[in-house]
Amino acid sequence: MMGEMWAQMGSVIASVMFVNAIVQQYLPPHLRYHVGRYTQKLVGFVYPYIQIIFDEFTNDFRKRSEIYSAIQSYLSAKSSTRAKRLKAHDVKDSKSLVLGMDDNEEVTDEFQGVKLSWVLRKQTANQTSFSFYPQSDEKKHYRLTFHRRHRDIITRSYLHHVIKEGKALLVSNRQRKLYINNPTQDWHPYRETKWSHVAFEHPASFETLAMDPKKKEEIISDLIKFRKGKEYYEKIGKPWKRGYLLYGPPGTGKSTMVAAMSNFMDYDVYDLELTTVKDNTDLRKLLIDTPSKSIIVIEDIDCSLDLTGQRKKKEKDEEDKEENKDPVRKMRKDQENTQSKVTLSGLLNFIDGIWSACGGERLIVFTTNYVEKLDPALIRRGRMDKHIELSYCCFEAFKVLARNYLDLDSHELFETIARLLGETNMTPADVAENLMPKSVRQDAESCLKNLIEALEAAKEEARVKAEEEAKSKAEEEAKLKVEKEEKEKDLPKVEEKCNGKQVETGEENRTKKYSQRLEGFVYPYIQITFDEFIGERLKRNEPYSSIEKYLSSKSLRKQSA
Ligand SMILES: Nc1ncnc2c1ncn2[C@@H]1O[C@H](COP(=O)(O)OP(=O)(O)OP(=O)(O)O)[C@@H](O)[C@H]1O
Ligand SMILES: [Mg+2]
Repeated sequence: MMGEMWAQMGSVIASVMFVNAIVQQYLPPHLRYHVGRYTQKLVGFVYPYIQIIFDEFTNDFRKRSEIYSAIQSYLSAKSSTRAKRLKAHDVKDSKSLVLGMDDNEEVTDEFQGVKLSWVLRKQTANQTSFSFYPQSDEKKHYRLTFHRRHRDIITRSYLHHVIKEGKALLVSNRQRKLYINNPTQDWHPYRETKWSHVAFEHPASFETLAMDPKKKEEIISDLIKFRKGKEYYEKIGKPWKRGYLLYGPPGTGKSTMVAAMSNFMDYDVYDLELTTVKDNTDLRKLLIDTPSKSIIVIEDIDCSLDLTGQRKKKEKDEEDKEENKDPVRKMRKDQENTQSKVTLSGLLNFIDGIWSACGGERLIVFTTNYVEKLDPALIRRGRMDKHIELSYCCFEAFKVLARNYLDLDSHELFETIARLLGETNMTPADVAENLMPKSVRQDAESCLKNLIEALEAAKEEARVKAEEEAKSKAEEEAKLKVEKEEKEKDLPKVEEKCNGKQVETGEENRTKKYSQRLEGFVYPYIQITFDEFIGERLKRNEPYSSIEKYLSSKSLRKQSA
């Protein structure tokens, strides 16, 4: 009986669909609308189910829908026991597999006695042209189907329950990831291609980070305050984000600290490589594509932008000339130039423009070896809220490294090391390298002795270097002094002053003298000029008046004669 009934219903639906298709094709548009409405009513009468679609991407920026991700993780828990065709997703810590439903697979669920079904649908648009991305026009969505009499339960309670559980599962199953932005030219409009990722597996932590314990505590409490600060940031009207500037010489632990921050906060790391971002618009798109609970890192920021906000042109003029000879190199450079239009103002907007608030709960970290080279606008408080200097290894930092590398809390050689660390500069990277046993037989004491030797060598090297520098400085100064004296001997001093201004000295004076001599030779006359007025107050010159009188009397005599 039941089977017959379903068969009949199926044929009715098929007929309605067929008629609808004919109507859509041949009826004028205004009639089509009415026919469509009645067809839907009719279908609703024989097919009392409601469907809700959840698309993978929600908007023009191709941002992955968080609801879609929550549903995915909720259903992956259900599908591992109920679906027949499964897909293995990320592997968390290489220990457990996360299983999800395969494309076009159906999973049923039950909530407060209501039965419903989920299907993962994949649509692939027909490819009309050749593409390097054969899968690029894929669109996925989850389709939820339930009886219309359960509409209230589903829309009011069930969906809320799915999203809440899904999000909780997302957090517990999450394998933290390290992202890197793809070069802009590799982006595709219909795919998530802006960032690529690998599993984040850096083991650094604040316990293993060698630095002044007070400073470390300060950073940890700052991070904790940030993590709990949602309401606080809302209250003060600021986007929930914080900027850290890590600066210091190479090998002092800047990158290690980023990894420690990520492990401490349980945030993903987005390593932003500015040189492959075409322009400010693409920079903004990358920002929009980063979710909350993430750390956006720009390493060596001083190498990415110069002080005026334009990209550094490392190539010199000679190199330009060479490129003109080599067409392939020139082409590559041209391509690079078209990619490098991110400006300082674009970066400033990225950090704290209106768009920076999208997503919330994000840390932005810059690292640099040369903090003094950075534009003050880039690192002012509010943009880079906390400036952290990572410096050469101090004794406290050494103790952390000794504990990490040698399981030592104290030793009689510590005193010598403390003294030497105070007398010379050595990065934690170098200290760590010296402390690391080079063979299974090497014991802690010999590692400490290694370090002492290295510190003494570094101290000696620094002394020799300082001496050489002082010597070359003294030589340079002596050379300059001799040059100056020779110049002074050679060139006459400032000769005279006229109205408080210096006139003609040295070389200028000599040239003039020769030209005057030459002039005197071919033109043996002397001229004296008497100006009518002197100075700025335009007072008449007395000699001029006398000469005028004298000459006028002369000319009168001449006339009368
Ligand atoms: N403060 C530190 N604590 C523990 N290990 C450190 C520290 N600083 C450096 N190291 C060790 O030295 C190595 C290099 O450190 P890291 O890459 O963090 O330096 P950096 O400051 O980022 O250098 P660069 O400026 O060249 O990028 C790391 O692998 C780490 O093991
Ligand atoms: Mg680094």
